[in-house]
Amino acid sequence: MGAEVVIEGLTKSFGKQTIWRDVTLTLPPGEVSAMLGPSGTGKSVFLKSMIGLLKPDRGRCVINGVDIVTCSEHKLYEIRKLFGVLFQDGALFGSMNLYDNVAFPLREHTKKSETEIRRIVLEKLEITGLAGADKKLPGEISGGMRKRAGLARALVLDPEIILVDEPDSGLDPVRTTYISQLFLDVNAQIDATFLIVSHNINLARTVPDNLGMLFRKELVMFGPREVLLTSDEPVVEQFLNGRKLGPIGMSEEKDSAQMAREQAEAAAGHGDVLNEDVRGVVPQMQVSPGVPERAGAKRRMDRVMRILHTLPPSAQEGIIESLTPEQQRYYNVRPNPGAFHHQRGPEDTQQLPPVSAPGPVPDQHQGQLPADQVARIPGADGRSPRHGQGGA
Ligand SMILES: Nc1ncnc2c1ncn2[C@@H]1O[C@H](COP(=O)(O)OP(=O)(O)OP(=O)(O)O)[C@@H](O)[C@H]1O
Repeated sequence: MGAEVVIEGLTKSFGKQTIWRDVTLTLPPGEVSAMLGPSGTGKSVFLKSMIGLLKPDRGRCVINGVDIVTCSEHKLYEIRKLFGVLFQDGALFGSMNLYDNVAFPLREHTKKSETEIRRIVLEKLEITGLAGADKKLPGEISGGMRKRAGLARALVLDPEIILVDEPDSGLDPVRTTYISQLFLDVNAQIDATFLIVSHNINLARTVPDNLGMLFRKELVMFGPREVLLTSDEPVVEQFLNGRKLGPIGMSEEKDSAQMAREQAEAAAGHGDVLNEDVRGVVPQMQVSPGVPERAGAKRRMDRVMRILHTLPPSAQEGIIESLTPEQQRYYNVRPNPGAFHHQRGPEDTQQLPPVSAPGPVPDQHQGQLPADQVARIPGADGRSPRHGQGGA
């Protein structure tokens, strides 16, 4: 299973410019999470801080018990081996063919024989749909193939955490869907923890298990996908609908005069052309036929059902409605618009760790759930139902 990443109070500035402050969230092991945010909000800086390429000013980023913000260079070097990183353009060496690009980390960081390296490289090229392209130079292949080659290279050291920076940049929507499918299929095969940084609304709505958003130097929210997809937080709603109307402007922040002007224009019929509200929980992309079920998705479902009572009512409804009837019976929940009924029976008590009684539902789920709720996933007992289409 992939590693858990626990981030607490992380803050990063360049000189006097604060990029983001007090970011607190947990990437659950083996789940796929995505971080959204308008351009320039510091998503790439966040990824670089997670692997220690940039040093945060304060806060913690704990992986396998090591805080990479304060650990020694030696420890950081060891922790970095857990990461596979897919940069926007694949970051391939232009003068090396794909085989040598993918083999590079193995030659640099391991003492494996060329025979063993060949086996691994060809396997990763196969997984990423590049079998037979090993002799090609990066300049001879499409942008989508370059990204897949970058992913193949990110996989060779058996990473526990995979970071992906804007996978859709330079790709058409169809190729973006293909690479997204590849992430889920790879996640199913190696159970690594994924964090994808993107502005792509379609990817955000259909691919990750968990979604977060950075805006105005803060983490607006982080939590199960259903929380952001049903949120009425203005910045989240505006972003997921790609609207002009809302707090996000041409530059990072809008002033109140511009907001008022745009609201008046919208009232006069000069608003966004595409103003259909796409709020709601759409089915999540599933793994390709023949690929094993995602262990991370199964663990996530147990985890989300344990914290269900802490989520906003609209997210609770979205989650329950996306369960199959079999799953609803298993978790002892039933769809009932406007109300939440989670009747925990003795059977549940044996399967799941004790949780506090349902209390007041917070307005926002800000990724600050107690770590024991977010992170401790119950072991598979072999009794869970299979995931249906769109399962939580
Ligand atoms: N090494 C650096 N030194 C100084 N400022 C930097 C450095 N790296 C990034 N920044 C600044 O940090 C801010 C956030 O940049 P970043 O690239 O992380 O944004 P982003 O959210 O990934 O944007 P985009 O979606 O457009 O890629 C920008 O203002 C950028 O100029």
